[in-house]
Amino acid sequence: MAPRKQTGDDHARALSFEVRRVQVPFLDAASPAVVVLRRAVLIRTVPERSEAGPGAISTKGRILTVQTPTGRQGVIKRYRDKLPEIPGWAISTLGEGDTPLIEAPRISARIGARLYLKFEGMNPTASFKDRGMTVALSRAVADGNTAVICASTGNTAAAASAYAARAGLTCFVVVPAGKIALGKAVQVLAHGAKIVQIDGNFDAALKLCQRAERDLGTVALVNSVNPDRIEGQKTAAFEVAETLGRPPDALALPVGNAGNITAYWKGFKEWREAGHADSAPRMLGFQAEGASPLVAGHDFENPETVASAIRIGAPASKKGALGAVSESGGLIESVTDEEILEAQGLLASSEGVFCEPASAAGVAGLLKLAKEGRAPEGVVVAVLTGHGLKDPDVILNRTRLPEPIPATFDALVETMQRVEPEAR
Ligand SMILES: Cc1ncc(COP(=O)(O)O)c(C=O)c1O
Ligand SMILES: N[C@@H](CCOP(=O)(O)O)C(=O)O
Repeated sequence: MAPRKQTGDDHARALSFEVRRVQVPFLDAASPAVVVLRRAVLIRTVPERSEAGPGAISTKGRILTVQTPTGRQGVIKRYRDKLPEIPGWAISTLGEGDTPLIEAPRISARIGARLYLKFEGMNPTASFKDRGMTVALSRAVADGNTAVICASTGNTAAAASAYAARAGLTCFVVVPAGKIALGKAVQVLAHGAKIVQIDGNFDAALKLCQRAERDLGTVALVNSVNPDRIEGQKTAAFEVAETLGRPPDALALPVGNAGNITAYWKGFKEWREAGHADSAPRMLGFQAEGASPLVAGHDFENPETVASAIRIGAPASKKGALGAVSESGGLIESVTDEEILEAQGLLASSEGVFCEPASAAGVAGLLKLAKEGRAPEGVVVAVLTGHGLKDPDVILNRTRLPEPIPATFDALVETMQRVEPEAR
């Protein structure tokens, strides 16, 4: 029998690419066009089934799948059987999830446990919010919404803006005036969301947005009080358990509005209930001292911390967080701003991982527990929730670039020797 002619799909398979159909709205259904993908793999475009009938190209122009060598297909497709049903045409993804779990040998030595860092700064908008936002925005599209709204200390706003742009929806973000980190504000502006600054804190902004959803009825709220956000964010727990081959003994993370600790615990419980594991980690949540309502047992009217992302005085998912801690035999404690910045510096300088201040609260908490002889044992994961580049001011406030030197070799050597006398 004559050998079958090789197709683009065969080439893709040979290179271990996932073969998926790509729909390109600007191409005619009959076009024999090819799409050039990253790493020079060619895949034919084929019409995808749409509501308009089999073989027709969707006129909605929404289906833009993400193509990568492996994984990174987005959490909705990756964990389809563990997430709420969303029709394919409504999925708005940027290839979120599948973030690295990085071993941290130097901090492990200080803590006395084997520490891994789940670096959520590697998501498309550089924070864990993308996992939940893909589900919330896709659902908003499926439900026929044309606008979304959120309150934010910055990261939710950045993620909502990006996923709304992707989905073609209008996005309103309500933020405390002058209080969100520079990188996050820039993201919102770049994605073209409507930014509303209020003379009030995050908690006031969230109340306003909840009322907007309730009273206006035309705009979907995409904060973590929306259960779709929690569903998406729980996928990080699945990834941790899959990568390690089992759930860790403990998981440390920062706590602000408390959606993420709620989501991780839901994920680990579902993983165990599905029979993939027979254990679940102790959940160790850490709040910034000046914004630690769950530790103090009462809301904070004026929360204050250098970690602007977790400057929250009345966490919406208080019940979920306290449930996670008590059911898992974990704890929720506070760390000072100094401890947070020290942990941020240590992560960047000794492990090479640059996260934003709030993201370092989990590691700050582990270091504090170790100093007090209470560190968890075994395999421990610290979730680094967002990338350090989001908040450049925190670093620039502590250090600055040196004065320029003459552009000569002598000046270079002299400068190097001043820094490191051994340098030649
Ligand atoms: C970078 C970062 N880390 C941690 C948190 C806390 O997450 P959660 O509000 O889900 O507790 C947030 C947002 O609140 C955040 O933006
Ligand atoms: N840190 C958050 C606060 C809002 O949290 P959410 O998860 O309830 O949307 C932010 O980035 O705005």
